[in-house]
Formats: sequence, structure tokens, C-alpha cells
Amino acid sequence: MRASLIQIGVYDDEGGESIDARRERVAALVREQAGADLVVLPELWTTGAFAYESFGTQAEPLQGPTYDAMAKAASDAGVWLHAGSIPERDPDGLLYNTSLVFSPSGELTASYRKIHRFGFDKGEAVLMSAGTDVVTVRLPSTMLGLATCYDLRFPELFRRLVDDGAETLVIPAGWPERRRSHWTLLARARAVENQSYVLACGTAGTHAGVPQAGHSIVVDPWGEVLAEAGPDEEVLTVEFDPGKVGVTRDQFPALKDRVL
Ligand SMILES: O=C(O)CCC(=O)C(=O)O
Repeated sequence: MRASLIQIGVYDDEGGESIDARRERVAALVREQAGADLVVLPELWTTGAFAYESFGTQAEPLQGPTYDAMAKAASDAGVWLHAGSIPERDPDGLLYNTSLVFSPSGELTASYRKIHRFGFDKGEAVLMSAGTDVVTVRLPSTMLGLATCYDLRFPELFRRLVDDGAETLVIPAGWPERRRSHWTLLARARAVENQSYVLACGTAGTHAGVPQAGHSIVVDPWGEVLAEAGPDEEVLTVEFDPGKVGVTRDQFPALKDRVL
């Protein structure tokens, strides 16, 4: 299986780039990944994850402009596309941090509203509503388990995903550089303890004064790092064998020894 993680740059001045222009640029990057099985984008790449003050004005309905552009990009490229997350405004006016997964024919196959909101008593934690549903997505060769950024710190979500059949954990993020050591450590921990692949796609650049970690990472079910990006915008492409999840779980059956 070939996956491309597109580590998009987000910048305080938008790098001179409007959201519409970034959407077009990212759609073109997705199209360039034709031949991959799965393409992954980061969290809140239209706005930047720390643009709290603009979530309200820049939020979109689920089937808004980002949905339309990404559905088309997935079908143009003929790839499964985890389109990262958008600030979603639901029909009741509530905001969610919502990830979208499209099939190679451009159908929305799944959406996931981030369950653990970041910011403690401010930022996303007060502006966004929390998702409630644990979401897996069946691809031809693996089952995806969806999580977003801060969710990475909550192993109980990943246990639920594994109980639901997940084998490849996909985590779009806008992780800050100042806690990059946690990002790498937690990605590897989630892979080892769940005997699953982890595909964690972050943003590059600096947004709302918060330097982004970049360093998107792909970890195998044994906890080995298969590929890791640098700090800047880049496409991280990796080939991996989904069958290794079953092999690892058979050869070292720690998941079967759970008692809680
Ligand atoms: O947990 C962290 O250190 C970062 C989380 C975060 O930035 C987010 O969820 O947007």
C-alpha cells in the first residue's frame, strides 16, 4: 500500500495565500498523488489549527467548498483521500473540528468530529463542540481508525478503534513545535500498544504565533519509524504492507492479554 502524507504549510500572513487559493493548491497536490492508495492531509489546513478567532467566520457546512474541492481531487486522482479536518458549522450553528474521508470515486465515506478538544478552558475547547462517535473506515486492504491531533494523547480512544477493527490509525494534526518530542513519542506508543500502523500528518509553518512541528510520521505495528518528514511543507510518501498488522498481532499477541 502506498500512502502520501501532504504536510501543508500554514502561515500567519497566510503566506499571501487566501483560503480559496490554498484549497486550489492543495487540490493540485492531491491530484499529483495519482497512483497512491491513500492520501492524507493535516488538521484544519484551510484556517490553521490555532486561528481560534477566525473559526466562527471561516467555518463551512460539511458539504461546503472544501468538501467539494476534495471530493473532486480524490476522484480526479483516483485515490482514497483523508482530507484532514475543516472547521464545520452544523445546521444548528455548532462548530466541530471535522475530518472527511473520500473514496477514489469522490464519495464521502466517513466523517469524524474530533472528540478531545484542545485548549483546556480556552481556544478550541470552548469554541468547538466535541464529537461523540468513534469512526473506522474500511479500505480494500486495511481498516482505518480516525483521530485528530490532541486525541493522540488519549489511548482509550485508540483501544476503542482497535476493538472496532482498526489496523491503520490516521491522525491529522496541527502539532506545535514546542511539544514535538511528545508527537513522535505518542505516535510510536499508539503504534506499539495497538500493534497498528500510525499515519500522523501535521502542518508546517507558523500559525497564530505558534510554530508548527511538521515532522509528519509513519510508524509500523512494531513501533519502527518508516518515514518522517522535515519541518517544512513536503509530501511524505511511504510504502507499507497492511498484512504486517496481523502478522505482528499473531507473533506477539499482547492485545489478547488485555484484562481491562
Ligand atoms: O496536544 C498537544 O500538544 C497539541 C494539540 C493540538 O495542538 C491540537 O489538538 O490542536
